Amino acid sequence: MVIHPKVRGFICVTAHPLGCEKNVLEQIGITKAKGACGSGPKRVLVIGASTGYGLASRITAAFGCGAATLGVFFEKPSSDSKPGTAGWYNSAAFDKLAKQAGLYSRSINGDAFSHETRARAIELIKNDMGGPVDLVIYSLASPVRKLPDTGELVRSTLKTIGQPFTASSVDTNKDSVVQVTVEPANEQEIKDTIAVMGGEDWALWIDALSKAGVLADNATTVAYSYVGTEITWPIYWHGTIGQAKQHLDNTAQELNRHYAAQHLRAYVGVMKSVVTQASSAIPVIPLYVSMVFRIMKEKGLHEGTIEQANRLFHDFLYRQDGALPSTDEEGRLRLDDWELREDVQQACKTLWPQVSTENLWETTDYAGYKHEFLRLFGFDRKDVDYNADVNPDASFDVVQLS
Ligand SMILES: NC(=O)c1ccc[n+]([C@@H]2O[C@H](COP(=O)([O-])OP(=O)(O)OC[C@H]3O[C@@H](n4cnc5c(N)ncnc54)[C@H](O)[C@@H]3O)[C@@H](O)[C@H]2O)c1
Repeated sequence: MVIHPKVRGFICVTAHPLGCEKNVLEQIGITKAKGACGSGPKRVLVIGASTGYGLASRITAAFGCGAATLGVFFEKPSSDSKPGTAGWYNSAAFDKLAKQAGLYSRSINGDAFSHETRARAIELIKNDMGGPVDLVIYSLASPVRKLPDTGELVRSTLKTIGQPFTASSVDTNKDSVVQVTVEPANEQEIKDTIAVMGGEDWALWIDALSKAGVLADNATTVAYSYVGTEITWPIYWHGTIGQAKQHLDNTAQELNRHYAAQHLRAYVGVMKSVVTQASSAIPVIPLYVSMVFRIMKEKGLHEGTIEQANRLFHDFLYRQDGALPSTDEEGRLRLDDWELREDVQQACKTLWPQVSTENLWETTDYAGYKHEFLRLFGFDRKDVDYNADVNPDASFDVVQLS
């Protein structure tokens, strides 16, 4: 099959197996160059392990700390007519490369919100992994959740709360700056977004792992969050998704209280803005990312998911000096510290009102944004011949759930 990008709105519906493998190899290279982390985790469960922050965390745990990893994700293999998803190819590549390096790697492709997936993960940890997990990374980004007890489908929305909000955004199909208005959510939409992207499912995972005796004493768990800046607050932190992320903050505190006797450390990791499948779907964010990338690159502060994951492990969770990580007053790990630096944000605020369709490519790193977007799907790499025939079938050691 010859595979080219087919972009539809904010998603690319094709992915390239070789390009995805090279992306994973590149992330492994960056991780190895950082050297080993302090006394890192031994057995790691990553929920949402196939793309974005979850994949970077899995790579860092395995190739930076030598940890055994169990990855959970929801991806599609190829069919006769269609290539698989990027997350499928990333996971196939990770599994192959981890096993080649002598690292334990198992994966589950299924709905992480379901009790069945939790039960299979527990079974694998109990019977196959060789001991309880000492790190659980929660990195799901999903627009929908099937409630595990009732089967009800609940959808999250990206809306404001209270007032409509109009702001500049980029139409990535037309490469033009447009004004978008985001409407306020009703009470049900707020509640549903919290149910999908809040901390309830994270807590269900921790409860199930603990009850099954597969969560180590002194374990750490991190769920990823985003706070962002005043520019994006009306749509993000002060909107429906922000409510869900605040629920995640409360969940971390509850988990710390509830599992104090087992010395669990539950953190919310507030990460920086990066290009992922999830962030491309949020109005305003792609334009903000294009702008902040340019400023952070100019200041030598640029990071992608893999640099953030490495910094999380090296400078926060598993420091060489063995010290506990520094947190903000709410106990969160602030990996967005460089992005929120006063000089970076001041430059953003000055630039933001000036960006237009005419100057988009000059004033921002929109080219970098577009490049990274295509890279998510294994495209736009100089070392891949996209006109060559490639085998779309990447089978690997994965537990396939319905
Ligand atoms: N992208 C950003 O700029 C950014 C910034 C800060 C924090 N975060 C947070 O990081 C977390 C991960 O986001 P991302 O941007 O890496 O997203 P992503 O889209 O790259 O990854 C989402 C992951 O979740 C998995 N997934 C989705 N639904 C699932 C389901 N039902 N069952 C099993 N797996 C499922 C996918 O397979 C994938 O592995 C989110 O909590 C997000 O809010 C993202």
